[in-house]
Amino acid sequence: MAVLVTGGAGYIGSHMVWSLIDSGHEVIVLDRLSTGFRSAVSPQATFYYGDVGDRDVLRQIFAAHKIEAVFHFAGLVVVPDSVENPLEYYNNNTVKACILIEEMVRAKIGKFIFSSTAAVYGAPQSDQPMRETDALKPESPYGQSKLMTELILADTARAHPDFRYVALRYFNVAGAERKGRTGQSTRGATHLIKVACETALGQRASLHIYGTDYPTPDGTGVRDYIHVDDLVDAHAMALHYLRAGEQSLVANCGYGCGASVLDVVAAVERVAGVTLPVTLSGRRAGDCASVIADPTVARKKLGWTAVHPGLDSIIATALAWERRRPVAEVALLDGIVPLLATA
Ligand SMILES: NC(=O)c1ccc[n+]([C@@H]2O[C@H](COP(=O)([O-])OP(=O)(O)OC[C@H]3O[C@@H](n4cnc5c(N)ncnc54)[C@H](O)[C@@H]3O)[C@@H](O)[C@H]2O)c1
Ligand SMILES: O=c1ccn([C@@H]2O[C@H](COP(=O)(O)OP(=O)(O)O[C@H]3O[C@H](CO)[C@H](O)[C@H](O)[C@H]3O)[C@@H](O)[C@H]2O)c(=O)[nH]1
Repeated sequence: MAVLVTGGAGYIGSHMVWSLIDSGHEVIVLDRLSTGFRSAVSPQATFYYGDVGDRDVLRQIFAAHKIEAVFHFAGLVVVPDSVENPLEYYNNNTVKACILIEEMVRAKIGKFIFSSTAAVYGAPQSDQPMRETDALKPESPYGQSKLMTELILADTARAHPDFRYVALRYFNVAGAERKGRTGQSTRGATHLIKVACETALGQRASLHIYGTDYPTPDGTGVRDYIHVDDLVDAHAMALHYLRAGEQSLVANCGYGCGASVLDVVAAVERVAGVTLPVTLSGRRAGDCASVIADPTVARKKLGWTAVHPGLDSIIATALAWERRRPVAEVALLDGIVPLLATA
């Protein structure tokens, strides 16, 4: 049996692929390389260049491989971009997810692990941290697009008992694989830790701090940053959970503690040994003041615990990846790593 990883050429998906390969899985990747990189995909995976909303490609993959489970990472991820381009987000994150789910039901593939997000909660209605049972009031089209997919999953699982899923609501994912084989290569990245690391290495002139008047201890936005390796472990545990015959589940993936933008700046300065040039800017569209996870459900139901908590550990791996990324790109140009999509 094989597993399909959509978006396996992207940041988190490429980490998942390596982890699945390490644990002996046959891995199939489907990615249209809109933000991902062919070079990020383990050479041991079978790569399909295509769109997750393309029924012909899905049927071809499901016919060619005996797929046991689908990890669905393919999606658009930038909150402010979703405010500008809502239809693109609803189309890619909701409509195409619906097509994938429909094709899975048709092909009798019954295990689905979904990349959901803390953005489904919106601004906290009560005290932090966020629990899965809290009100769902997304503040951005991005959050709405993911919430709608969660609703589609719940209804599908109700109607088709052989279809079960785990929706993992990621909080802020950062860092790079500790083994150093992959990391975040996103062009024009907007995620704070990546941008801060690029600034520390002189690749950007300055880090903009978006909003200093939030109702948080230091006025800047607070988030629950989680190491990508820990997040990937949660996915592996979700697959075990579904294999054990358990019921569909929605679970937060975060550490349960928050760091402000200024905390991140201080940590990058500490780990990189430089002073970051910063620019104080206004709030960014769609942003919430503070988002922190209650990870109890993931711990109790999946047996998931964090192995790499702490900002410094996250930032050290992110910086290490940023430093070696140009070398990896030169290796690509030399043809050491396959560059072109197979189709
Ligand atoms: N990075 C985070 O902090 C974060 C937080 C919460 C949720 N998520 C979710 O995790 C998933 C992965 O995020 P990421 O940070 O790795 O982003 P990413 O942009 O690095 O990866 C997404 C991958 O999906 C591919 N893709 C996009 N649309 C596609 C389509 N229609 N067909 C085929 N391939 C397609 C892209 O080419 C890319 O390789 C997304 O669904 C995102 O919403 C990410
Ligand atoms: O250059 C930057 C980038 C970000 N920020 C601030 O840093 C915090 C984190 O911003 P990110 O862009 O890193 O991440 P978001 O919180 O906007 O969004 C991320 O986390 C969300 C859940 O909290 C969703 O999961 C989403 O997919 C994912 O991109 C926010 O307060 C933001 O305003 C800055 O000050 N400067």
